[in-house]
Amino acid sequence: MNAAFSSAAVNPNSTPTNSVFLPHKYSKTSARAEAGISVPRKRRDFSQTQLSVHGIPCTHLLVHEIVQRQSQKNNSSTSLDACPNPSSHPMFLEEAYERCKDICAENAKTFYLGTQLMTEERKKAIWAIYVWCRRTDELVDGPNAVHLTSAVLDRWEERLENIFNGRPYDMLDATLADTVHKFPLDIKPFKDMIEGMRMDTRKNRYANFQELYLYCYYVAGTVGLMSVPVMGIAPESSLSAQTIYNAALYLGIGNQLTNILRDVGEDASRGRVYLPQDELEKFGLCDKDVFSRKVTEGWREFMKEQIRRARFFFDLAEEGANQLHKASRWPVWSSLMLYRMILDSIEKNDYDNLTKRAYVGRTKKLMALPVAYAKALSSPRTTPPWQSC
Ligand SMILES: CC(C)=CCC/C(C)=C/CC/C(C)=C/CC/C(C)=C/[C@@H]1[C@@H](COP(=O)(O)OP(=O)(O)O)[C@]1(C)CC/C=C(\C)CC/C=C(\C)CCC=C(C)C
Ligand SMILES: [Mn+2]
Repeated sequence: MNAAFSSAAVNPNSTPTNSVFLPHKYSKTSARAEAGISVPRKRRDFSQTQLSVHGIPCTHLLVHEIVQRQSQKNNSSTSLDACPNPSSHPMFLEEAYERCKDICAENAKTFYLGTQLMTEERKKAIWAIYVWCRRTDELVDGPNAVHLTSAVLDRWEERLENIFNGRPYDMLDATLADTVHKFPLDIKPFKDMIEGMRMDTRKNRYANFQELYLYCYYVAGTVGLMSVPVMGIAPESSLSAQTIYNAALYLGIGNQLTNILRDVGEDASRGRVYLPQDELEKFGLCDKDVFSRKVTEGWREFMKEQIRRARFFFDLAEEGANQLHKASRWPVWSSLMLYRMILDSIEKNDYDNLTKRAYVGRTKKLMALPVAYAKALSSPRTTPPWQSC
């Protein structure tokens, strides 16, 4: 845990120069309190508002640093023609990207469908990132996870560095090497995801939401940070890049919190409880209640709070979705809406996520797609939310 905290991107001891933005619209006391999140009430300066959980500044994520490094890359004079990617034999790369496409299509149908409206270069890049994330997760959760040692993760990190230095190890790594060559991606979110996997191997209880949030940032918030440089920010957007990156990060957090709530029963059978221990206690619950799989009134009330918090993060993410490049908005809205529907499904199961797995049927999923599309059509806000009310 301490090693995890020492990461430069998530360092609670660093000066919170970045401030995680919370739109005024969401600063209603009830919503914040229910989500266990507080924001200084009188501050209206968007850039000064800091998110905190239970009074503790919860994200000292130096998203700011990542944004800066990525925009520097964006503005750099290196042109693709002037500096061809050394690992890129066109035929070889085409085949490798095809493989990424198949992996994405097989394992993440919604993400895959969402990429269909994106430009050729962007969709290939998202598939490459998807595959790298999936492979990273497989190290901890896949069939060979029993053989996982810290050396394996160290080696995976070394391979990542080689990818960023243009020296990929295999054909799938080559697609990511090509992607980081074409888009202004920073290595930090990728390294942080590996750190999240390390955390998962060392830790199976989370004392409070702050600890859980950190885990969610590592394994999912990072995906948002990796995706924005590929998806692109709308040229007409008037929000700061950092605000948009924060929204992307919140989508990852909301997704992961939802994953966790859906999988409570399944995780319990592996001896894992990804729920804040202090909040369980507040509802008179403990690990034993999770393992006994009895859905009591206390459990239902506890779950209501957890669901409310996940929805809160989706609401925050919504602010950023239409700030992305037009062609990238639909996949983001689709994933946001479909994940939200998992929360609805937990409610429909009367909060039984101990013996049942929340499921969203195919028809419901299909019906959400045109709605997501319509949402993606609206123009990005030109005035920040706190000025429009
Ligand atoms: C401004 C704004 C709102 C921008 C949007 C930015 C954006 C595209 C954010 C995407 C966020 C996202 C999809 C996060 C994924 C979170 C996730 C599901 C993480 C999973 C971690 C581990 O969980 P666990 O082990 O509990 O779960 P499993 O049982 O194993 O499923 C992950 C598995 C980590 C690995 C993540 C992936 C494999 C997904 C990577 C996805 C992409 C790169 C595609 C994102 C793009 C689209 C089209 C939405
Ligand atoms: Mn996993």
